[in-house]
Amino acid sequence: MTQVVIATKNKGKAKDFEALFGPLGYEVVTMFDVAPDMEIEETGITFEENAVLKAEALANALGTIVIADDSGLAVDALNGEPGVYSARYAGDHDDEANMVKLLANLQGVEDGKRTARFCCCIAIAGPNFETTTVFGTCEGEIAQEKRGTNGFGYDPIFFVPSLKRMMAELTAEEKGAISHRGNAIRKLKETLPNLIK
Ligand SMILES: O=P(O)(O)OP(=O)(O)OP(=O)(O)OC[C@H]1O[C@@H](n2cnc3c(O)ncnc32)[C@H](O)[C@@H]1O
Ligand SMILES: [Mg+2]
Repeated sequence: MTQVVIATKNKGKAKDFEALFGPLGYEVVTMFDVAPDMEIEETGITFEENAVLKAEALANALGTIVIADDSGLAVDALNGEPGVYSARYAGDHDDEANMVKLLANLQGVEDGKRTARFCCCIAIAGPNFETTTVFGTCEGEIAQEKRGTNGFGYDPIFFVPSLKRMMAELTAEEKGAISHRGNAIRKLKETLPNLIK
């Protein structure tokens, strides 16, 4: 089995990647396995900048090919917020507090006007290799309240109209089939067919 190294310290994100890469025959390795003490500051102002920054930092440290994902939720009624700052929306990286803040900021916004999308930029970097980025999105609506216990982050308040279920009510495999992360990985396979098989 070949390993794929992901520059992440988010266990939920790592699970998403396991569901996507497992069927392709890859074992997912994260920073918890290869660089637990390394902190990468996300100083970029776009998903792409941060994805590149994370992939290149870990690739340089390890001397191997590394994938990173910078992602977030863009809510139309909030002019695209929380966007790149999704992880830190309520201050600390606290999924629960982030959802509470988002629901509060959307109070009074009626159904039909609560459209949003998850965005994901994946960067792949490594020695003797030009850093490459791909994007994926997933359209949905912010529900009035939380439902479901799967996934991570904003999944319990993200309604997927095509499946009539919350993202947090999907298995990791079901989520991967429609998610921003899954769509980005499918683009990555198309873009670099010799690297990701
Ligand atoms: O940087 P790493 O270590 O990978 O982990 P992170 O959680 O900080 O990841 P990001 O910087 O990319 O921030 C993404 C945030 O956007 C949200 N998010 C991204 N993808 C999501 C998904 O599939 N489901 C729910 N929320 C998601 C969630 O709040 C994440 O913390
Ligand atoms: Mg982060």
